[in-house]
Parts: sequence; structure tokens; C-alpha cells
Amino acid sequence: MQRKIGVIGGSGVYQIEGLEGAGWTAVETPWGAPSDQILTGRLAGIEMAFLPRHGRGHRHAPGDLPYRANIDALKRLGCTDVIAVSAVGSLREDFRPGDMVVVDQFIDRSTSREPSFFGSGCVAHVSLADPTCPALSAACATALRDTGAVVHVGGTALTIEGPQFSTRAESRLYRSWGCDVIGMTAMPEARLAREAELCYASVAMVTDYDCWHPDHGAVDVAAVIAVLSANAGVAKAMIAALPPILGTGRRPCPAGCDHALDHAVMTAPAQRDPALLARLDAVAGRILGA
Ligand SMILES: CSC[C@H]1O[C@H](OP(=O)(O)O)[C@H](O)[C@@H]1O
Ligand SMILES: Nc1ncnc2[nH]cnc12
Repeated sequence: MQRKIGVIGGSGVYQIEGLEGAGWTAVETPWGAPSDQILTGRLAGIEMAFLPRHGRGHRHAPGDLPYRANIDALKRLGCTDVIAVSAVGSLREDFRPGDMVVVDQFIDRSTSREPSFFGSGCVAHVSLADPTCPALSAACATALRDTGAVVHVGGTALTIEGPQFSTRAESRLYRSWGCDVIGMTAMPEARLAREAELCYASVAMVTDYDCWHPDHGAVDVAAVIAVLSANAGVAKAMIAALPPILGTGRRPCPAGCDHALDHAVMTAPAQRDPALLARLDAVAGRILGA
């Protein structure tokens, strides 16, 4: 099987360079339109699909993002792997602005987002115990080290609803929970990638210390943009370094990300809603035969 890598670019990452045969494509999905057109092409022989999470020009707020359409569109285009790039605040002293964190756990404090492709008419429960793909995450960590960035492997990301940043009391609370970084978009993106049987890795750039740190001012957008601008090349350099690490071919995922739905669907075949099954054609066609 050929590998195809989807990249979801976060704040400050609205396109990637160097793709052969590059072109922006509009993708329709049963869940609506994705955040933007998708840039496809090849990087050192690997098929790539890049989607700016907030759209070019940063049009979409984190609470209103078409999370389901974004993941469906990447799956529909044939992506096997998704690398999600995000700007995050740090909740610990030793994760400094400019550092990169390969996140491997999430706590979800978002409040008004569609968290699943499934529902009444086709009920499914996938495991999220280990929500990121270890092999893809390890490849990202290797590629990041090649860029010379300071890399932290492993970390728990807390997702807030936003769009406001947190209060100091919330920031201290999340630290007391053992969270390492804070952002607004990792959830439900990671949930949906697992339901769509995609290998998913979360690569976060630390842009600030949120508002808990006594020696740093509270986060604001100017501070985030200053760090993103100073480190703009890191995420793109990571992507450029990935092809020789990953290779073009793809074996079954050792962690089983690509078979996440094997024992997940509860609804008896005769009770399944044909309209929902039709919407699940790309995401769950492998097991539903849709
Ligand atoms: C400009 S800081 C707030 C904004 O940036 C992050 O976006 P993304 O995760 O897409 O990089 C954060 O989650 C907020 O949406
Ligand atoms: N401190 C912070 N809180 C939430 N999202 C962020 N994105 C970047 N910094 C953030």
C-alpha cells in the first residue's frame, strides 16, 4: 500500500512549499466543506495533502472549525497518515517558547463541537486510550531533531473551547492536572482521526507560557505571532525531512490505527440508518462496505 500523508497546518502554517505537481483542490464531503481547498502534490516521491486548519487568511475560529469535514476530506483523498501542527501554550517551565512537543495524550475541555462521525443509526465506540500513532509520532520526532529544534517527546495537551485564552485559575488548574501544553484545536480532531482509521501525530510549537508563569506576562496574540514568525520554518522543515524517514510504502500500522473500527460498531446491520451509512462512505467504508 502507498503512503499518503495529510498535514493539517495550524496558526502560522497556511501552506507548504516544495511539492511537485502542486495544486489546490476543492473537496466536497457529506459533513460540509473543509476549512479550505487542499494542496496536493509529491514530496520526494511521497503523496502529500496539506490543509490549513483555519483556512488561508485564518478565517475560521477554533470553535467553528469543520473538524469532521477536514478529516473526511483527507481520508477521501486517500491519506493514510495525518500530521497535525498546532501552536500551543506551555504549562511547564521546561517547555519553552520555540520548543516543539510531540504530544501523545489529550484532555478535552471543548464544549460545543461535534465529537464523532457516528451516532444514532450507527453507534460506534473506538479506543482512544492511546490517541496518537507511536510510529508516526516517532518519525515526526526524528524529523524535528533533524531541524535542530528542541524537541520534547510525549506530553499531554489540554484543549479549551476558546476563543478567549484561559483565566489564571484555569491555567493553574490544568497544571495541577499534569497537563503539559494548552491549545484550542487538538480535540475533536484526534478523536475523528481515530474513527477514520488514520495514523495521527500531533506536533505542537510552544508559543507562550499561557498566564500561569510569574515571570512572564499573560499570553496575547502578538506574543504568539512573534514566536511563530521567529520559528516559521521549523514545522515546514520537519515536513521536508520526513520522506526518507517514512518511505513511500506503508505496512499495516503496528498499533492498529488503521483497524480502529474492527470491533467498534454496536448497531445491528438491520438497524443501521442508510442516510448515516452513506455519509460514512469514506470514513468507515472499509468495515461498513458503504
Ligand atoms: C493565535 S493563538 C490561538 C490559536 O492558535 C492555535 O491554533 P492551532 O491549534 O490551529 O495552531 C490555538 O489552538 C488557537 O486556535
Ligand atoms: N496559551 C494558549 N492557550 C490556548 N491556545 C493557545 N495557542 C497558543 N497559545 C495558547
